[in-house]
Amino acid sequence: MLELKSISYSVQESTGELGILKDISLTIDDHRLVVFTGPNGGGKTTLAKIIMGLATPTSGQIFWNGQDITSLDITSRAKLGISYGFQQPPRFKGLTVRNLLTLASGDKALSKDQCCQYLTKVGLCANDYLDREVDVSLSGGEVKRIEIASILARNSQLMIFDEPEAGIDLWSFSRLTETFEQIHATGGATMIIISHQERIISLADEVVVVGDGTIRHRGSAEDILPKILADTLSGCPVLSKEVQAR
Ligand SMILES: Nc1ncnc2c1ncn2[C@@H]1O[C@H](COP(=O)(O)OP(=O)(O)OP(=O)(O)O)[C@@H](O)[C@H]1O
Repeated sequence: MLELKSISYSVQESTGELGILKDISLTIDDHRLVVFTGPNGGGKTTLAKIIMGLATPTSGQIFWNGQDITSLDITSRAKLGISYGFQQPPRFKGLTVRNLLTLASGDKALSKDQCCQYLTKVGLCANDYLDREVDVSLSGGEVKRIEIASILARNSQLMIFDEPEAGIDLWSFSRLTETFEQIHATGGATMIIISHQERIISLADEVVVVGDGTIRHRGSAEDILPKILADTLSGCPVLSKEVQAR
């Protein structure tokens, strides 16, 4: 179980302190699929980075399976079974896709078949990619899918995906959503997926709308989708009037 207790995060700007996350408390039970969504700049990625240990909260505590992990670094959290897929994944010159999957799985003897299984889950063919380097020669969508495959290979207890849909074509996106559904249906990892995609939001047990550094709404996809729409319209008076006039 993941517990966030009164998490705040602020940065020092020339004009003073800027609050990015404001007193966020949230509990996520095991095997749940939770989607963080909300407006750009609302604080979703910052919250995910705080869970992974890539950013340190200004105040508040994070508990993972009852253990206070607030002061643990990213490596220690990875060892405890937490993994994170970046919105814009890093590239690793000199490292092949097979090397990356082998490292991620922790199994030095990871077979081609196993690599193929992970790559298929993200819509890639092992024959085309296993010996490619994870460098700038890969497209944005390819590197994104390879990173997601490496998270699947890690087989973590908590998987955090930051906008997995970004830059991914429709066919691969469809394969990816099936993969998330499968992991969820088989009681696999707890998943936090940051997404703006209705299809992914609809898979969630719980949707958390993060806006302006706070949790604006929480609930089922059914309950939350109309609220998102209302929020969107209220931000644009012209559009609201037009819609009301229909
Ligand atoms: N180190 C920092 N210094 C200044 N501002 C920051 C810093 N880190 C984050 N921010 C700001 O905090 C806000 C939240 O950023 P964050 O990336 O968490 O948003 P997000 O909800 O993930 O957005 P998006 O949907 O666009 O990915 C943004 O306005 C961002 O510019």
